[in-house]
This record gives sequence, structure tokens and C-alpha cells, in this order.
Amino acid sequence: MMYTVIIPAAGQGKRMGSDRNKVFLELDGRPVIYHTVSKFDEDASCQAIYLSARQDEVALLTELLKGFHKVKGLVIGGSERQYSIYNALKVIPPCEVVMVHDAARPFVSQETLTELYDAACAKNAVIAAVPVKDTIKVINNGVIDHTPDRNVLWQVQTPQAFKYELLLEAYQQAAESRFLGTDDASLVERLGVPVSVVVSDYDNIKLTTPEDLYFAEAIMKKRGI
Ligand SMILES: Nc1ccn([C@@H]2O[C@H](COP(=O)(O)OP(=O)(O)OP(=O)(O)O)[C@@H](O)[C@H]2O)c(=O)n1
Ligand SMILES: C[C@](O)(CO)[C@H](O)COP(=O)(O)O
Repeated sequence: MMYTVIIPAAGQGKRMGSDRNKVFLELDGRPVIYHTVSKFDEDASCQAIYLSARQDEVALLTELLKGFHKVKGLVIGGSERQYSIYNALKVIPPCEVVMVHDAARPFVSQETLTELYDAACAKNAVIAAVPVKDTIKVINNGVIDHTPDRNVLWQVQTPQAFKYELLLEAYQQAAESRFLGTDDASLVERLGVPVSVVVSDYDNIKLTTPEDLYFAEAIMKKRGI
């Protein structure tokens, strides 16, 4: 059994504030998306890679990724991350396990991929996450409402891995009820299906705002890249 991964890359990178989609920014002379795709290309359990891309970036992405033989298709993304992923999910060949991973997370480790895949085979739904380090407050109109117990708070990441039929069902139901979530697990949670967690690492950052590029440099330095 192997898995298929969907990599949404059709965002705009507004919070990064650069002149182009952040997945094309370069790290060590290669675009972010190249680093991300290479993690899955190198994983022996990954059988196929599908990406969601902006219409005007399809040609660029095709050229950039032409050396990766596991890349089986590019679909046109939508106006939200969820729509970009659903567009891919609707066209990929049925498989046992499907993972979803943000193009903007180029530092996912092989250990996390292996743990997630093994857990997804044994369970229906599993995501990568790390415990929050800070104290989190719920604030209303500039005033603290309450302080949730930090022991139950986790910062969730991608990859998120699911049995294919379950994820498809979750996306179909979300579309029917016009539910928009900020991650894939939230769509599965709505079905009442338990979603497990694999403890990932703090290097698996999403490049979201400009300071994340400094963290990216530090992670690469640590890894000797
Ligand atoms: N309509 C969208 C929005 C996001 N994404 C992808 O989803 C991942 C996570 O999204 P995020 O970090 O929010 O990226 P952007 O939407 O590009 O960023 P911003 O919200 O700052 O514009 C990214 O790899 C991004 O390319 C996508 O495929 N389609
Ligand atoms: C899926 C995700 O990466 C988990 O942290 C995140 O929720 C994506 O959301 P964003 O609002 O598009 O950054």
C-alpha cells in the first residue's frame, strides 16, 4: 500500500507581501515548491503527487517540476485552500491513503511522513501537530475572556493523512453545506470521525509572513543546506 499526496500551491501569499506567490520564492537557489515536492519524491511510500496551481502559473510549475517523475498532475486551484484541494481530490485516482500538504511547508521531515503514513494505515485520519509553547488567551473586544488549558492546545500542521473515501466524503459534505475550514481535519471532524495526532517538529513551519524566511534560513543552516 502506498499513498498519494495533494499539494495545494494556488495561493497568493498576501501575508508574505512579496511580488509573487511565496511558493516561488527561493531557498538555497531553488523555489520553495521544489523543496516541498522533493520531500515526497524521496519518500518510498509516496506513489503519486498532484498539485493545485493558479492558471497563470501552470506553465512555470510544469517546467520547474519536470524532473519529478512522481508528479502525475496539476489541477487549477480555487479562491480558497479548501477549493484548491477539492479540485485535486475530485480527479485523483482512488487510493488507500491520501495526504494533503501545504506547498508552503518545505521542511517536513521523513520521520513525520513515515509516522503519519503508518498511523493513517492503522487509523482513518491523522494529522501532524506540535504542542503550543505559549499561553493562549481568548480575547473579546480587546479584553481577555478566558485562558484555555495549555495542556490540551496543539498547533496543527500538514501533512494531514486520511483514508481516501473518508476525505472525499468529508469534502463532499463540506461543499454541500458550504462549510469552509482552515484545515482538512476540520472537515473530517464534522462527520464525527476521530482524527488522531502524530507529534511532528517545530521545523515544519509554514512560510506565511516575512519573518518566516529568517526561520527558514536558520533551519537550512542547522541542516547543513
Ligand atoms: N486559494 C488557495 C489558497 C492557498 N493555497 C495553498 O494553501 C497553502 C497554505 O495556505 P497559505 O499559507 O494561507 O497560503 P496563501 O493563501 O498563499 O497565503 P495568504 O493567505 O497570505 O495569501 C499554500 O501552499 C497555498 O499555496 C491554495 O492552494 N489555494
Ligand atoms: C492547514 C494549515 O497549514 C494548518 O496549520 C493551515 O490551517 C492553513 O491555513 P492558512 O490560513 O491558509 O494559513
